[in-house]
Amino acid sequence: MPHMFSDVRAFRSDPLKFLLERGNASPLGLVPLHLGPAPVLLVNDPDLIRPILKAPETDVGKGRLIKKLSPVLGQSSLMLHGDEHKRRRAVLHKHMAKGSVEKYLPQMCAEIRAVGARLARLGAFDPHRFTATLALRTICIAVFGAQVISSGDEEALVQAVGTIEDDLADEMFRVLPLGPVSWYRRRQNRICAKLAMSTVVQRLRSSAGSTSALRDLEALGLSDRDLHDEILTLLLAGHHTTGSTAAWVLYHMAADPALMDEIADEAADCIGDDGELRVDAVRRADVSATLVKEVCRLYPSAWWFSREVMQPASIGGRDLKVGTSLLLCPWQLQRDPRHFEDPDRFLMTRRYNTDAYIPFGAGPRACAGMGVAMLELQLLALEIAAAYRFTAVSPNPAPWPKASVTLVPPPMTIDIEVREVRSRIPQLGEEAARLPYIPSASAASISTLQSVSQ
Ligand code: HEM
Repeated sequence: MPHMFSDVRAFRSDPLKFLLERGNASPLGLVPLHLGPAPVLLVNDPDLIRPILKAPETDVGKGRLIKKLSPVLGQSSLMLHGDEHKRRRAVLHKHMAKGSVEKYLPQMCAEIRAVGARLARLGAFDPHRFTATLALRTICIAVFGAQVISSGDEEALVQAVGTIEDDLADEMFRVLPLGPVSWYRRRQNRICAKLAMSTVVQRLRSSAGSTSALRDLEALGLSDRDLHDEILTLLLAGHHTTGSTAAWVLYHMAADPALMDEIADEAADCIGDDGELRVDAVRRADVSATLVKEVCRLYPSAWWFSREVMQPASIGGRDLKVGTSLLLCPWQLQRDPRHFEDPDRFLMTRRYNTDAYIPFGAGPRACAGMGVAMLELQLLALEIAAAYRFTAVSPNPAPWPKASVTLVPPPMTIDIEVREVRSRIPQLGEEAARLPYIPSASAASISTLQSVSQ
């Protein structure tokens, strides 16, 4: 009979390996994990996912874990429930759902091109060093409107969000309470970081677009504090999640040059007469969309999340006590051979219409920023493949991710060179074949030209 802590050592030494092995080796259902006095069950049966995630929050709620985060995140849509949660979600949905966020496509592309220019100048780069900041800037576009954050404010935000993320990571995995000195130091750091972030947000507020998400959040009558907590939550929820996934997107293009060429062709087909990607064509761009879906399957950056039983319930044939934690682990489900054949292989021919595929969760608490993230990742693939070629990648084969709050890519290096103009790009004559492909005459493109010619 295993004792209540018998899985702690294996879990702590390699949680990804532990959850994968335990979930894949157990019959489908609720798998008991012995991680402490409170009962924890890993949900490895896709048929139980939706009943759990769609249950009323009074029966199965976010529970203890989310309460741990409230000193950091305050009263934001991640923490709230009931009518106030619905009001906030409605605003986020209006601005961040797939169809709505497309209005920012030109700005998102310009941000990506600016990153591409920097990478080309370096010649070789570690993707995660650039993609996390790109994700932060994209969220600013989605929240404040088309305006671009200054580099000084960006740096301040990156530092502040980084401090709070470290704090959150420690809070989530902490078993024993902090000592008084560490607790005090932690609190002071957090206060400073939140203050720095509030200063930047206040500045961005004064110039945010009149139809931006920020204006609609203001119209809900939130206090400054609640509004800033809401924005901090969006920055935290979307920063390393999208940033890590974006690094894997670049990695898999680098590991498969034929795929990258195919996406370059797809990008050429999506470009309008003005040299910009066209929204309607991007919606039909299957290769880049499939790349993003497959990367989200192999490396679901929110690799686990949980629920807690709030009322005695019967789920999966078991009677569950109040306080039981249900662990939902996209990392395990999406690498279980019962749901995906040859699950560790990167394959572009899969189908994702199964309840075992939940990189963005499901039900009323599914990711509010999925539209932003999916569009950003697809545009990243299209814009970068259109303008550049990756000539080498290491390590290869793909390394094992590191388990933190998100699934962090380990250090990797990609060599990059400018791609020559491809024949399918409209309006460019023969003589253009000697030039790198520049998608549009925006400031970012000009900086691409300048940097590659230096
Ligand atoms: C690849 C990138 C992303 C992944 C994999 C991801 C994944 C997830 C998952 C699995 C959840 C549900 C957690 C649960 O049910 O407990 C979630 C919730 C959430 N995500 Fe994301 N996310 C990503 C990007 C973003 C972005 C870009 C934003 C904001 C701009 C965002 C904002 C949120 C918010 C606000 C919630 C809470 C929703 C609620 O409780 O109503 N996420 N995310």
